[in-house]
Amino acid sequence: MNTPIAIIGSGIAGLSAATALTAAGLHVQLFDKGRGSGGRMASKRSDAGDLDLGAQYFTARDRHFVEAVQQWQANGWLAEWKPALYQSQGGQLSPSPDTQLRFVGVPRMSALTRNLLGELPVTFACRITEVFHGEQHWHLVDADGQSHGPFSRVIIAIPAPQAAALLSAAPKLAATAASVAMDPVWSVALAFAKPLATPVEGCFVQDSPLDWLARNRSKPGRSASPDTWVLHASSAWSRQHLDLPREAVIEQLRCAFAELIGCAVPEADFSLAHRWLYARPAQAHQWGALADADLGLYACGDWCLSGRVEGAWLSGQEAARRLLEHAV
Ligand SMILES: Cc1cc2nc3c(=O)[nH]c(=O)nc-3n(C[C@H](O)[C@H](O)[C@H](O)COP(=O)(O)OP(=O)(O)OC[C@H]3O[C@@H](n4cnc5c(N)ncnc54)[C@H](O)[C@@H]3O)c2cc1C
Ligand SMILES: NC(=O)C1=CC=CN([C@@H]2O[C@H](COP(=O)(O)OP(=O)(O)OC[C@H]3O[C@@H](n4cnc5c(N)ncnc54)[C@H](O)[C@@H]3O)[C@@H](O)[C@H]2O)C1
Repeated sequence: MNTPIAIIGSGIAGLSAATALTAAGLHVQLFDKGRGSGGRMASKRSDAGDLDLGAQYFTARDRHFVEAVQQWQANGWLAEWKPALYQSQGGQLSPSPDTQLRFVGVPRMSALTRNLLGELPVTFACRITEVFHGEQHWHLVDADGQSHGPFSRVIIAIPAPQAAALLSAAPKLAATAASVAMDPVWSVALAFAKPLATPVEGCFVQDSPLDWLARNRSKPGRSASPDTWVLHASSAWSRQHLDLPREAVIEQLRCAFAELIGCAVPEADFSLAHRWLYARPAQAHQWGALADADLGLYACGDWCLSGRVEGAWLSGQEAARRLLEHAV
């Protein structure tokens, strides 16, 4: 087991597996096509400050995840977010407080995955296109045709449709991953130099192109100015408008926001749109992780459990557990 384990994807699932395997004394090597870690928990640096365009917050229900969250909170990587919560139904905005604990990375969502990554070896800007087994070991090929390896095992921790393409060495796992539908989400950020005159800090939305909106400055550790909002379109709207130009997406979602927020919404001083093609699995599963332990090939991610941060972390733990179980 001196030969390292390759982990493709440095989102929360890949990092969960990486930290568990490292804690067990194994060597890992991470690869990510992005320029940084975090995947759908990444935050974008912009002229309006850091923006959480993907995961907005997360909850913790599983006992093991609760323990991990408590540790991360003690490390100062996370804080509780207590927004003034609203809901909008049929165009009616109303307060919707609850007692649910919600957490965010501080000072930005990506702080959690950056801290979990720590000094672990990672190769960024490296899109893996092929995973194959040679005579003895696993090898990876990236989009530039460069080979990486040898590796004793491979964990694929990327969204299901992308994972399916890398799982050809294990056709059953590939077929399972290919059966998972993932829904898209358009995410828009709007920043206003003058704060909007509303008490809303987070809102669950129905009967609108939007399904969620959040006020960035209500999250701990964020700067108060400008007044930046993140809007998420529903998956249905996002699918219907998948190829709409970014400017049109921004304008349509800005109008939907202005209609429901109940105060004057001027032209934004800054705006951007990001399309998440594989934002969330269309339904939850109970797989934990996918494994062909004899081959040494594993797959994990939110799509193996629930389409949430908690599900992704638990899936990474399960992939590591199954690998370790077979390694001893
Ligand atoms: C808009 C949006 C809002 C959300 N809101 C919430 C929320 O409020 N609460 C919540 O709990 N969850 C939320 N989620 C879901 C949550 O973000 C995900 O469940 C979780 O982050 C998934 O983690 P993951 O590690 O499984 O996958 P990802 O985060 O997608 O990580 C996969 C990584 O693999 C990399 N990768 C992909 N293909 C390759 C390849 N071929 N080679 C190399 N690297 C590759 C990617 O760059 C990425 O970094 C939201 C998601 C989105 C998109
Ligand atoms: N937009 C996307 O692409 C998403 C992809 C994946 C998950 N997404 C959202 O994440 C949150 C997290 O879900 P959760 O951890 O179960 O959180 P929750 O706060 O318990 O919300 C779940 C669901 O319940 C409804 N709801 C909860 N609290 C309230 C409230 N006070 N008032 C009204 N409605 C409430 C609401 O429908 C929540 O969605 C979750 O939002 C996923 O949609 C986004």
